[in-house]
Amino acid sequence: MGGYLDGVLLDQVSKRYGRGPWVLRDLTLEVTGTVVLTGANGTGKSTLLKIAAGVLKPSSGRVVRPASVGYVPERFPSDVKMSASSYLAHMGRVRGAGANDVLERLGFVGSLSAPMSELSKGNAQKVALAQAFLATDLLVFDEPWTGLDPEAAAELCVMLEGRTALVSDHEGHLESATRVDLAGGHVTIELSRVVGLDALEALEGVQSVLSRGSSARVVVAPDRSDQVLAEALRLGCSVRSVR
Ligand SMILES: Nc1ncnc2c1ncn2[C@@H]1O[C@H](COP(=O)(O)OP(=O)(O)OP(=O)(O)O)[C@@H](O)[C@H]1O
Repeated sequence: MGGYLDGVLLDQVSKRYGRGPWVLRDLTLEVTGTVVLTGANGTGKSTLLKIAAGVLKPSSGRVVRPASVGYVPERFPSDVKMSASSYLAHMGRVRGAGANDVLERLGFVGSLSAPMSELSKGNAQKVALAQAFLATDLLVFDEPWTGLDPEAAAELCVMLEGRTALVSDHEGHLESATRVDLAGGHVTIELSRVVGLDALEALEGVQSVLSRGSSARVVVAPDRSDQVLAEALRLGCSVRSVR
């Protein structure tokens, strides 16, 4: 279980709502650094982010996350009567952190003392971000650029640099981050007698590598699975299954 204190590990996570169709199926993903989630509407990005943040339980599978997780939901509740200053002071106490400069950096110009339900969409989003940035280990952001003006949007990109974060991003704000495309699906390759773990991790199309002893589970984009398999064999690994 160790080794994920700063990031999050989703291990064979599946999710369906009630008896509905499977939204996520056997998804394994390890987040260290910044990972951007992409995929068409309805492919399960928000569902995955809620599971990573711990606000939704998976139907099956395992999630290992650090203690301090900051979450920005797709829609910040619009009916909150509390003022932004009271809310952020409360969240600061919960987090054991002092006031932060996020609102200022994002150019918040709304009223700190009025009910948050009266804030503009963009200013409410800045409050949502301010509470989430109080977290120290992992950031889970669902379309965090929603409603932000261009200056704030650019500043948010800077603020995410060097953080461990799982972020959905329709508009391509974080061009250099690792991308995981939910619509594209994935292929899971189980290996034994694993050698050259670093070389496998570095291969194009590899989304995550979960190693246990001399075995490893490698999750790969479907269009790169043949190349990854060939490289694993070339390195001397044994392939136990591909699915
Ligand atoms: N609370 C819920 N109850 C039932 N079905 C749900 C619920 N939340 C999401 N779904 C279904 O799960 C699927 C994935 O939804 P989700 O919101 O995770 O997708 P998304 O990729 O974030 O979509 P978008 O890009 O439109 O925000 C959809 O078919 C949706 O209807």
